[in-house]
Amino acid sequence: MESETMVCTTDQGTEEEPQYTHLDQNEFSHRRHKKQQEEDIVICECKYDEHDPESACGERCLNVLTSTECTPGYCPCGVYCKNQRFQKCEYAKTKLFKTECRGWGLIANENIKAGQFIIEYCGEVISWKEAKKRSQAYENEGIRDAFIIYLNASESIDATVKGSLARFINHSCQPNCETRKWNVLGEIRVGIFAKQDILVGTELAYDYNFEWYGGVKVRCLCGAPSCSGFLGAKSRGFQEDTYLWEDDDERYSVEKIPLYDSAEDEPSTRLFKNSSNSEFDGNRMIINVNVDSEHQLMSTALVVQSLDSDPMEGVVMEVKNEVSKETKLYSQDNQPAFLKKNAMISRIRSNTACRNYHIGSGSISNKRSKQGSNGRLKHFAQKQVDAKSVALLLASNEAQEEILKHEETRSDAATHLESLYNEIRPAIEEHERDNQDSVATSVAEKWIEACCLKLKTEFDLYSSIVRLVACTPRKESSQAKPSDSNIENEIKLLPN
Ligand SMILES: C[S@@+](CC[C@H](N)C(=O)[O-])C[C@H]1O[C@@H](n2cnc3c(N)ncnc32)[C@H](O)[C@@H]1O
Repeated sequence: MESETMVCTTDQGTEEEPQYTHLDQNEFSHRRHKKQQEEDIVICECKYDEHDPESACGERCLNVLTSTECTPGYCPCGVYCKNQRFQKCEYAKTKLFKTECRGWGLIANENIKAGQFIIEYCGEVISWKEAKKRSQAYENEGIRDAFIIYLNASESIDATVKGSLARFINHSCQPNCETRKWNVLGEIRVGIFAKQDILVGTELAYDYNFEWYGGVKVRCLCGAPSCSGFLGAKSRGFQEDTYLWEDDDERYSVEKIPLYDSAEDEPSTRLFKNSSNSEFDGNRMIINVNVDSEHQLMSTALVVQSLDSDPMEGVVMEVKNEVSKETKLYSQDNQPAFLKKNAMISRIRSNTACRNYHIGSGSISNKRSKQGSNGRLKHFAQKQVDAKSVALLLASNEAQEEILKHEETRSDAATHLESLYNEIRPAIEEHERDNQDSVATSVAEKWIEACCLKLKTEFDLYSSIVRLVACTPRKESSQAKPSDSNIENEIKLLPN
């Protein structure tokens, strides 16, 4: 995206540079930097040939193909190895500039080639719990642009206070850059790469791929012809909220969407009056930044390898070379927090589905599964048989007991599953939408076991009902107790 396409481009004013501590590499506050074990080092098969510049770990290098940097001292190309770009900080020349309405931005200070590594997104590597805490604190402090990037299921990079220049790169719906994850000496690191040739003086931008979950809607000022209008406009949460849920198919008019314009200090209150308070009830806006990539990471050393499954809306999750995704969270606290400044958390992920971070109270999964916009309940097609009513229809005591026994077992299994859910709720909600792929394996196994058990008990109950209803005499209607009179020989269906 050329800078000319921006609605607001540059302001070459003399405003003071932003305050932050510059980092050239990630800082680890909650754990030690991993030390690569010798058995984890992958040695490529490249051979340096002075007549072929690509020979020393170019595009065909096995490590490059798996987005893994070569380990110094082990690469057969020695000092000629070109696959240590993160380690050697081989950044493109960039320059900080002040945009008119999107705060600071970064421009190319030299021509950059498509695919070129531009800069690493550095910051403090923190646990997701710490990320949650910090995001809340930033929000309370009125820090508007807090950048916490999702690194993997358990860690994030926070560049709010300390970071590299990458923290200043703005979002565009038609980006000229993308983020990719690389395995560097056993640690996953995030880089910004050029998606296309970029001319000197052009603003750098990548698609944050915001995922919206509620609260204020932030107007996107990227100015691209294909701009989706709002940060997160393409996300499921935003679309579900913007369309009426199911009774009809009217769109909310755009006038009803409360706006937050990043050019303004405070969110606009103009439209707030039109919207229901429920939009600001502590829900937060969660923003994903999708990171395009070329190939899937294949190295066994990569933690992101297992996270490459489900596609997310608006993002084609092709198997690509370097894998990453960013998530941003723009949060809005409880009333009257709408008037507060807002914190945004951005997270970078692997090339996987939309495992979004939910920071806030309550279960998004529950909220989202049960109700759409306006708090209306979604009607579920799935029903359960009312086993007790069925049992009462049957003449035989044994048949009744059998059904009631199965029903009890089913109910126990359901209760057990529910209590397990509470145990793993934080991990699930971190990733939203009942996505459990980042839950610890042992917990996931317990969960799967409990799900299977519940399904089995349901199967046993229903098969028993079918068999008994088909083969056992029914009670005469005169035999039915008064309290059974409403049964009227029907199998009742209960809402699930
Ligand atoms: C990762 S920061 C980018 C650097 C930021 N502009 C600064 O001054 O520090 C993200 C923030 O920049 C602003 N921003 C980035 N891209 C934007 C866009 N396309 N439209 C509106 N605001 C944007 C938003 O306020 C967002 O919180």
